[in-house]
Amino acid sequence: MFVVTSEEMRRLDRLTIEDIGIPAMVLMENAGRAIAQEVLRVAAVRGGGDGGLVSAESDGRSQGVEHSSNAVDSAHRRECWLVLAGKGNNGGDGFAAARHLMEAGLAVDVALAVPAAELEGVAAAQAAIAARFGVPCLDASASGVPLRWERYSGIVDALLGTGAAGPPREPYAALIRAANASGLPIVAADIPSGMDADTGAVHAACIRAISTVALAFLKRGLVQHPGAEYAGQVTVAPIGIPTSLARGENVPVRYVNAQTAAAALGIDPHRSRAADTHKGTYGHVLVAAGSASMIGAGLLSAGAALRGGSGLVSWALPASLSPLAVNRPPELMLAPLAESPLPSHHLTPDQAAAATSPPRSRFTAAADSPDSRSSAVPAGWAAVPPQALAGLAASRSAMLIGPGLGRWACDTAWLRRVWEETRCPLVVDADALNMAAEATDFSAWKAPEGRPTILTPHPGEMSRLLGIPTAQIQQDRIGTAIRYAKEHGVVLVLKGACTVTALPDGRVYINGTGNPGMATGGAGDVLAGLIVSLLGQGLPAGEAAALGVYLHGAAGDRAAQLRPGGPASLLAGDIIAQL
Ligand SMILES: NC(=O)C1=CN([C@@H]2O[C@H](COP(=O)(O)OP(=O)(O)OC[C@H]3O[C@@H](n4cnc5c(N)ncnc54)[C@H](OP(=O)(O)O)[C@@H]3O)[C@@H](O)[C@H]2O)[C@H](O)CC1
Ligand SMILES: [K+]
Repeated sequence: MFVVTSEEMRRLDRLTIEDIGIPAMVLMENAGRAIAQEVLRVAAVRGGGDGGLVSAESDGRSQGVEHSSNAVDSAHRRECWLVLAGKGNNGGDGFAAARHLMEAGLAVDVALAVPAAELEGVAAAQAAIAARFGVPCLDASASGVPLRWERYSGIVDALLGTGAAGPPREPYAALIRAANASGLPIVAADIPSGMDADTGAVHAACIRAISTVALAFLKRGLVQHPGAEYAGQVTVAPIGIPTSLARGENVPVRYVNAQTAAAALGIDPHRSRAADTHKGTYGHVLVAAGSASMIGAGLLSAGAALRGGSGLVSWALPASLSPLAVNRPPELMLAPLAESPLPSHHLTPDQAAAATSPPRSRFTAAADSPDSRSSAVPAGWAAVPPQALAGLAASRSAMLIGPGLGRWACDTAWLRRVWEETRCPLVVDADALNMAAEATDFSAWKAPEGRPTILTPHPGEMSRLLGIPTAQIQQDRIGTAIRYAKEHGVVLVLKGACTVTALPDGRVYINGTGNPGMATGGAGDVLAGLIVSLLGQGLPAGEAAALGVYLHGAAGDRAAQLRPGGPASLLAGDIIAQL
């Protein structure tokens, strides 16, 4: 399923009308019908399944202003909807929806935010048709028009769509505030008015819908927070614009959920297996994770890699920490790495000198293991030569580095050698990302030619990588991820609600699975383990990352449903159990 910007939508709209020859009126007619159908669905749910239809005797007309007849009052006691219409084509959709609702037997009023004379083109044509059908149209262009909100059963928001720019002006803003305050269910046409269609940012006045009918394609703002929350339940209505057009125009962003995963990713999300295969078919991955105080991170990521379907999983760990891995699953192999008594044998002389002084730190990160930065005698990861780890990875199908690794003096230089010498596909997560973030020259680090590399930061780690505040990243997650992936030639998985997976070639997958219960320690380790498993099974890096994110969210959703305590009681281990 494609996800478009306003600009892309306008282009597809124009191509459909001008090149394919479907008139704009037809598109708007289809839009209006789809919106009306959603209203009928909402009314049916609220009204206990009768579709919210008024009696056959009713003429379905209403007038939600000060005057009304007894007959109309009785209709109001059933379903009576108010359509808020703006000046543009979003408003035109509203007029078409109002007519279809009246045809279905509901009582309907349209409140128009501009004087009717200001309507143009197809919107004006739809308004004229609605008027001939007898749809009452109230002039709400002056602030303070006394709309009697209590008379209505629900509201259609057709004020602003993809043509909106900046915060809603008056009287739009007042209508939005009053609609929200009414407590009535709101069905939004295309996007909630007041939401930025491209980023999902919301203005002070923004419709809070229970559902949104996205016309033709999802808009980016509908799959980014906070817009996704304001939109409520989103359905995509085909209105005549062919999907192939989006493909032909190389729309880069796709939405991945249970319905769309196979088509969006171009692979079987169930990972069906051919009968004549063996464990060698499914890769041998290396997981470099865990330290004395965070041994669980290693267990979780390696455990997820096993459930992800890898033929073999080896857990690389400093040899002195091996006893801590005694409770690992029996299927998990251990790859103990010898620790060197020489602290800086792997470093250049400059780096070795720096090892005795504290590292530059813009942002703090955990340093609570025996291999911590302050320890005089190196042990744990600090004493493992990076080239030994890279050498071990050479015979593996993919490596994950980072979960629970801890921090130590000169760890950034340590990671740089791992980064530059690891030839197999690489997943970089957690502490390894924080090490990279402290490099002043990270973009100059040279990965072996053609190595697929996946970075999996949460917004805090992304903030450290970019040196900008987390809030700025959250304001445009898709744009941030696209830019980073292109600039650094990596697959970037920006975690969070609606996780964004951006590929260096510009393609993007937005994830539609998962729940807030997954915001729990260790869930990221599970994701990283799952992604490296899929990468090691030979999937292209972008698809491995996006499928991992999708499967991780789907497992989290199943786990949350099974927990008697619901999502809040979810543990990372519960996610592995559902993989
Ligand atoms: N997807 C499709 O192919 C179809 C989409 N349809 C619907 O059309 C809208 C987009 O329609 P458009 O006319 O481009 O835009 P809007 O309806 O959003 O309205 C834009 C006008 O509103 C005014 N405006 C802009 N920003 C603001 C604001 N912040 N506050 C108040 N008013 C604003 C502006 O007019 P001005 O002259 O006042 O500046 C704009 O002209 C799309 O979302 C779908 O719902 C069609 O159904 C056809 C197919
Ligand atoms: K709208």
